[in-house]
Amino acid sequence: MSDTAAPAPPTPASTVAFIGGGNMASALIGGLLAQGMAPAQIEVVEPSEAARSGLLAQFGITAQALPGPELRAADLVVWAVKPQVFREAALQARPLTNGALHLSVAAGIRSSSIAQWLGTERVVRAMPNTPALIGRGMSALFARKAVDALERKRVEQLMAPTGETLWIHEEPLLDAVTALSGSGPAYVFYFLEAMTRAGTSMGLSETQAHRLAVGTFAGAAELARQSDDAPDVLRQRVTSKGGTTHAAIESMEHAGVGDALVHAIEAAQQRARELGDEFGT
Ligand SMILES: NC(=O)C1=CN([C@@H]2O[C@H](COP(=O)(O)OP(=O)(O)OC[C@H]3O[C@@H](n4cnc5c(N)ncnc54)[C@H](OP(=O)(O)O)[C@@H]3O)[C@@H](O)[C@H]2O)C=CC1
Ligand SMILES: O=C(O)[C@@H]1CCC=N1
Repeated sequence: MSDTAAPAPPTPASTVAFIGGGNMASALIGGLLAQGMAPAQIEVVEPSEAARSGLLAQFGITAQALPGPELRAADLVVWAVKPQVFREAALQARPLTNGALHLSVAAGIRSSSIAQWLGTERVVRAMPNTPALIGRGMSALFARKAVDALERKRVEQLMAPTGETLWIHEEPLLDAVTALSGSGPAYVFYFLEAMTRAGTSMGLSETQAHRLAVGTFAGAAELARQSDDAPDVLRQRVTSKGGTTHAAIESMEHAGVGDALVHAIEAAQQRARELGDEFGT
């Protein structure tokens, strides 16, 4: 990997193309527009008419139903399609994306498959999560060897408005990232649902329970982020001897909640591997 590129800071892509214009593409597009990119510099291929209308209404972007010659202008192509359709979409767009740097957010699909389908080694994979929509995402990035330092910067720049990024150097770990932080918001929402349900069953209104649960999650997560202490230490500070928290933690330990969560995340990792096997080359 060389750092000998031009001293000037990296410039934004002249045109960025998105293949797939759903949830993840929208999060990234919102960030690019916030960075000052013009809607005319963003091409989107999106077969769903409803999604195309949404992109026009939300961002002023006219998406195309099929890949066309407009893609040739893109020097960065973002692949935001489901793993199941990636291969087909790649083979369709390949003749139009020669020379571009490629960034995939698809779960499981390995960069070797992508490189083979697109006929280029200039492939980066990202695993973002949905808080990217509000600039609070957590993404991991992995680049194939042929991707140079300037191209890595380009990807970092694209991802920057979505939140934090972290490079990893062993691609298989992206499946762990997918299981932990890619799917992770769903685990948090699952806990929020259960906490809200508990609140209403104890007599609080839905609104009160939701507000208390969300405020607690947000505050505790921020405390964990800012604190030098590990989560178990922070937890012990909440847990008075013979008190209420102790009763709750004992109950969760007895029910195997922590172990169940670990197994669940391992199941997600396994599914990411399977997606790579089933839908990769
Ligand atoms: N959602 C999440 O939390 C995360 C998702 N990801 C990854 O991001 C990728 C996209 O997920 P997400 O945005 O949630 O999915 P969405 O379903 O919201 O978006 C994918 C879009 O791609 C469209 N599409 C289907 N076939 C093609 C094609 N051949 N060419 C162009 N577009 C096509 C779909 O249309 P239609 O609906 O008509 O099929 C759909 O609108 C996935 O690979 C997923 O693994 C990664 C991290 C987190
Ligand atoms: O559920 C999925 O497969 C995608 C990948 C990570 C989050 N959503």
